[in-house]
Amino acid sequence: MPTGHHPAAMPEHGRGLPLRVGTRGSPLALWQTRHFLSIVTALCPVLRDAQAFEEHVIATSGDRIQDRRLADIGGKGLFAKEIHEALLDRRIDFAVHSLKDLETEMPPGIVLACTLKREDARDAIILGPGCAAPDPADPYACLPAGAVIGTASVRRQSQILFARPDLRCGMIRGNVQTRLSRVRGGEFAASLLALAGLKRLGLQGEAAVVLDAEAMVPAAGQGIVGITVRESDEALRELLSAIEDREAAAVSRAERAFLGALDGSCRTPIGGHARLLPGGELHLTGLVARPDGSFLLKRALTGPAPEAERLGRELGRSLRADSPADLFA
Ligand SMILES: NCc1[nH]cc(CCC(=O)O)c1CC(=O)O
Repeated sequence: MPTGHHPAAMPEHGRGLPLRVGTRGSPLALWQTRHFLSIVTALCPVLRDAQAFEEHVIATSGDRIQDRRLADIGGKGLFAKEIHEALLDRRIDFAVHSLKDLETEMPPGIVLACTLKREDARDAIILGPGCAAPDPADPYACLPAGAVIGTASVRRQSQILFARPDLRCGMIRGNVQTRLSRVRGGEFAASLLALAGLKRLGLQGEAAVVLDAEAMVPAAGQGIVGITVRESDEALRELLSAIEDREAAAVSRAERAFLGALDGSCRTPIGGHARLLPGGELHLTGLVARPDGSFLLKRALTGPAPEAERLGRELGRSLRADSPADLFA
């Protein structure tokens, strides 16, 4: 991460403080916003003033509608729509997102200005009272036969049902704490959550089993925070480019190009996960499946990191070509 003072990255003269930062109101979103602000102020000490930033909590459609699958209420971008509107209306100056909740195409006038260092991208299993102790040799052995797993994610559902066709999945939404309490209460035998969210909230101890990215391919952008800004705001774009994490930028470009090339709906289970190899090459794993786990196609590609987007598009096209057409209808 860059340190020190970057005069060129200062907000343009005459803009005036505070800078208004838009965020959702969940504990995880607020944590991510404060984390982002701590990175900005480390780079730009003049912004360390308590009055330099103003947090604007914005409720999104995704927050308001808790009783249905996102896929059934319009899918992509539901956690960002109202935040994009606030940016375009100049009610905020930039916004903090979980990258995996951000659609791959930004609306006109908005850019994804930077991505922050990735937290662990893997998914974890949260066990309820009726489960056996975790078995290091088999991540799903702790789940009793026929158990109902709480998840609203078709990506997690398809992969767990592919591995364990005896299980069933039930709808669970709400923020991380709500989901944990529903599993603790025995409403579901277990649930699957992003380890990144648990870690950031200090709840890592709840992760009974961590699934490696090959066994459960994470969502594109999982564990990465992305910052959006108005395209015309050169000064803020410059400031934000100075805090960009290069590795997160490369892997998220690959994962998001992959997702964009597939052009699936929220009903299509899609996983995309990239990492940089020790030699500097980029390794991208992609997955497409049916929600019930009756079809699952997983493929990987390795290539030069500067060609992250091309690799993503190539893998997306290749998986699409070999999947049943109705998955993308
Ligand atoms: N869709 C909700 C959401 N968006 C980002 C995270 C976790 C943090 C991250 O992946 O960056 C979560 C919760 C979850 O999937 O468990």
